[in-house]
Amino acid sequence: MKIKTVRARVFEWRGPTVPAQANFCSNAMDLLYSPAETMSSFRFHAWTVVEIETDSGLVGLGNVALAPHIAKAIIDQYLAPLVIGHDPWDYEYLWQRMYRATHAWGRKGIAMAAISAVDLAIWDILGKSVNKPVFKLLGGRTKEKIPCYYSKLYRRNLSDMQDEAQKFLDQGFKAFKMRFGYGPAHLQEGVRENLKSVEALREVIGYDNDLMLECYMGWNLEYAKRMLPKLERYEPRWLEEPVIADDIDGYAELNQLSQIPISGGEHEFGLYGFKQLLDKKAVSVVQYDTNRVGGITAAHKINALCEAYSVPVVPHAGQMHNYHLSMSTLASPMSEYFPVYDVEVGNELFWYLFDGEPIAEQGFIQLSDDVPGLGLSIKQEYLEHFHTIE
Ligand SMILES: O=C(O)[C@H](O)[C@H](O)[C@@H](O)CO
Ligand SMILES: [Mg+2]
Repeated sequence: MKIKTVRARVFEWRGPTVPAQANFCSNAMDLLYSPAETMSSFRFHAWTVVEIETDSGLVGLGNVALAPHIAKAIIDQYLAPLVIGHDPWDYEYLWQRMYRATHAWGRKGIAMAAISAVDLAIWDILGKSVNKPVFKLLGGRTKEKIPCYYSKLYRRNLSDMQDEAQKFLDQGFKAFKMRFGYGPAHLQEGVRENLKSVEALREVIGYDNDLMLECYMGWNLEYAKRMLPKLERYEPRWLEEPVIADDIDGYAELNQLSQIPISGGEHEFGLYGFKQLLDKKAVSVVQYDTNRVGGITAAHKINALCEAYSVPVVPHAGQMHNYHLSMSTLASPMSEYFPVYDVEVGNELFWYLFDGEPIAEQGFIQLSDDVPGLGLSIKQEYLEHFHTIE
């Protein structure tokens, strides 16, 4: 079997969206405080889908959400010529070919995200070619079903946040991730507001359910050090990405500082990136995303690394590509779950792009033993809402 064509298309959402709100989620732009800018950097309403076709007629599907237009250009100009004509079963060789050929300017960020999309499509082909789901090629089923945590709860009116939590508590979720809306630029008033949202959610979900706290890199080290002792009494399961992804020593310092586990890795790339995080004990929970980190070829290796370091993997994003990785390793106790929702941040777009994404039931995700490959196809229902760039 040989790869015949690689097609990368950008799907830009032109359908209805939920308007941006200030203080919705802290993020790295907050330190340059200007409300219009900070929220504009936080919406991503396009996605690149890669379809790889083989000479045997199989089509594999991959996707990348980070900077999708640039990812497409990298795939078209650099990656496609490196894989066309090759056997997809030589996936490690092909991965190294893409990684090493782009190394001078790639390694991390969008180049690795583009490699991830191609790698995902290759693994989809592998599964389809032997009529097995991808997780069966990685180690198979390690759990009956995957526990998942409800991930939304962006900062807004506290009683709306409470209603949202209650609704999904009633649906059987046992773990919830909320977003802080405030950071250093919002001074002491922002500290109070942040604590209020944690308190409001604990009121609803109690202390027998898990609460995860997301900063999305919107704090700095000094602010995080101030917040950690105040958060301890709320018993968070973890504090996520308190500082920018490059401040690995900052993560390590925070992770030693309190009982609260620090999580990260959503903006880290490749095997070496995670080795560094683990060597420095910078994170107690690893959150790579398979469509950023280097695809399944890289994520599978990182799972093994995390197993050896006894650090749990809870991948970023409740998307199918990550579920296959969580299902196939004991290193991953749980997955993230983005609920089906109107297009807001952009995280929701995959629900409009793909058929086959599993819907959580009673806080669990199930993968079928009988659906080959990754189990996704392009959804027809919403295509008219997308502007497509070939
Ligand atoms: O962990 C997450 O789910 C991410 O950080 C989200 O993708 C981002 O939207 C922040 O809420
Ligand atoms: Mg996150």
